[in-house]
Amino acid sequence: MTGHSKKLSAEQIKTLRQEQFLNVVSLEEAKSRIQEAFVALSPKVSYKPLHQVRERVLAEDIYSSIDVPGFDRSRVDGFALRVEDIFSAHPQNPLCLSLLPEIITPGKTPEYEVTKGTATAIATGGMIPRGANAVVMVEQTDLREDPAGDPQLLVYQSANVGQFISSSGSDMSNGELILRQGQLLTSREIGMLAAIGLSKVPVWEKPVVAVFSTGDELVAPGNPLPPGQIYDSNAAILGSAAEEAGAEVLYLGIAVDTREAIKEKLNQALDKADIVLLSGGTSKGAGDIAYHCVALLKDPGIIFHGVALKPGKPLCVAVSGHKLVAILPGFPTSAIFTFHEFIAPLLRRMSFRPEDSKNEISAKLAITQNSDRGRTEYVMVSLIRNSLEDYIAYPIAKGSGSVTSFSQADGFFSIPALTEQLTAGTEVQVQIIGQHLHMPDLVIIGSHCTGLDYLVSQESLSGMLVKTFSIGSMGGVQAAQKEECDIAGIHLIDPKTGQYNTHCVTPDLTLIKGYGRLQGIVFRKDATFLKDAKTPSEFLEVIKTHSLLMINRNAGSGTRVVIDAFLNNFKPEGYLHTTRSHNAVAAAVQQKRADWGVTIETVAKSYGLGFIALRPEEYDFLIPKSRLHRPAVQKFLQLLHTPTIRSHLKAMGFSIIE
Ligand SMILES: Nc1nc2c(c(=O)[nH]1)N[C@H]1C(S)=C(S)[C@@H](COP(=O)(O)OP(=O)(O)OC[C@H]3O[C@@H](n4cnc5c(N)ncnc54)[C@H](O)[C@@H]3O)O[C@H]1N2
Ligand code: MOO
Repeated sequence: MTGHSKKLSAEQIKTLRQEQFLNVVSLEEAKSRIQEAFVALSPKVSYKPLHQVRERVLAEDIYSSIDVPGFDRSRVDGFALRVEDIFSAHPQNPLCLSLLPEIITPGKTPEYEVTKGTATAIATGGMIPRGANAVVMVEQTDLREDPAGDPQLLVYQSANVGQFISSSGSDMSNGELILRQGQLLTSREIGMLAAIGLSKVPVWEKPVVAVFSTGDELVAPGNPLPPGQIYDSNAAILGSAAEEAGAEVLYLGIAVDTREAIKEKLNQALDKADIVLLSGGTSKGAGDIAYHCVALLKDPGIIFHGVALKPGKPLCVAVSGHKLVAILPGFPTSAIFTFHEFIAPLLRRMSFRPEDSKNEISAKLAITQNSDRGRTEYVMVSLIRNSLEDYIAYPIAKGSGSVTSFSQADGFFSIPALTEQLTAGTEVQVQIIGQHLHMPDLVIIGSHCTGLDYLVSQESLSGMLVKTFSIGSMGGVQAAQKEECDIAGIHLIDPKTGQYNTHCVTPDLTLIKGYGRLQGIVFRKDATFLKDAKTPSEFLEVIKTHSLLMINRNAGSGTRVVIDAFLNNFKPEGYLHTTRSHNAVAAAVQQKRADWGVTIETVAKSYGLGFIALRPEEYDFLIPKSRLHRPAVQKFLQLLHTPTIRSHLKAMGFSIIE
């Protein structure tokens, strides 16, 4: 990386000069401009075959043009007769009727009228013959022959008029309104439409949405992933979300970052779709070409570019004739958040689906949250309940670049543009994402561990909904003290006694022993200088002499305590660069972004890294006594002590204290 011989070209320097967002609009202004454009996007009615209308919205009221059933019919297998002929029938006094010479099966028109003293055999669904006013079940009758050999019916029970007869039009009658326009068609409604004989159904045409992603770094899922590339997750999430909002989606793949490629896809999309959604390349930086291509659209072209909100600032929306084009930010959370704020309501209106209900709840902020001045910030949160049943909102601090911060959030709250900080404990209004809030059976807060991940997957298999927050051991201890979690996974050494975790126990908290794991230094096996060091102190010498770059862990994590003890006040290069998980440390070293770091042995192995043990440590579970009795906690403890699970943990490289 040193001694650069290459220089940036004049062209590269030109693209580096970033254009600024000149006219950033407010959220309300952006929405109202889209609303105006919506008028141009007029929905159409089409008549679709019955088997193609599920999940579509009915465009007209539907009246029945026939009676259903269209004739009086029998609800049972038995005999059609006149109640007046069997008034006094009972088991000790069966009455005798003569049988008419036909059997009425469904689809057959009766030939004989039922007159005084007669009856006709009839099957379920058969048409009631003229003259009959009831049906008796075959079980209440018997057959015998009269002296002349003709069949006679013995009836053992009297009947009421209309017994076992479905009368014509009793289900749906001619002229009756059976379904209203706007109805979302499911199998139930489709059954009704079939029953009145409709083969073509008037439904609203689904708005057609074309989706594509832009970026040289993108690879479609299913293909190998070269270094520095990422999988295209935006197209899948945006396409599925558009389908959920009622659209028909055309997936157009990935366009590389050239004007030609993006223009070609854009034209293809405009040709076939009502709405075009592309993502990436909108923030006006080097390589952000999508915006330049959309800027060429006319009639009227871009209606805004830049909204004062986070995530989502670079959102760009254009209208071209009757089509709408939106460039959503490349960051997955920004893309899906802006989709839900701006595009989903539009699609729902265009496909006549109900608005998403605005389900809000009050929650207390778990940790202090800082915010940039100048734009409204939406913070994704995961919700839990403390022992007082108050909702507690834990911000998902993974940023807009993550896929999971939106996908795993229960909801979000907003921080006004002029507020720079909300302190822990502040009451916030959380808007719930989706229709329902699913509260977990088990909440685990604390230090990240792959052994814990395995235990959680086993708990989930048993049908429990588990939420985990990896915020470090100290965060776990605090959450357990505040009774905001069921279990805190911790590995904290008491500097006074050298013992693990026992100093965190209070009268309200119980400590359950977990397993042992080995913390150590990781490095690439082929790294010059490092590969010959065999002990921590030899390793420290090498770091000092060759100024090798480290990757550190976040303050508050148990691993950071181990690192600081190892370094003993020495601050090597990279000390300020922290990351939040064992895997992130291993990945940084493997990818040569750092030369060494500290992580657990199991992770070092899975990344194929060299490892020098620093210290065995104990990873245990701190549990508020008030929560110990909960079924999900009991289940967790049972799993922890199950022999097969313990063997699996051992095979993963953890030591089990028997
Ligand atoms: N100097 C500035 N830099 C940035 C600004 C700014 O105002 N000044 N805005 C930031 C904000 S806010 C956002 S949001 C991002 C969005 O930028 P773009 O829309 O131009 O997106 P890209 O640069 O193309 O990509 C950003 C990021 O997302 C990844 N990405 C892109 N497409 C996909 C996809 N289909 N699936 C998964 N991930 C995707 C891409 O690799 C980048 O990591 O800009 C900030 N920068
Ligand atoms: O607005 Mo960007 O969308 O902050 O992440």
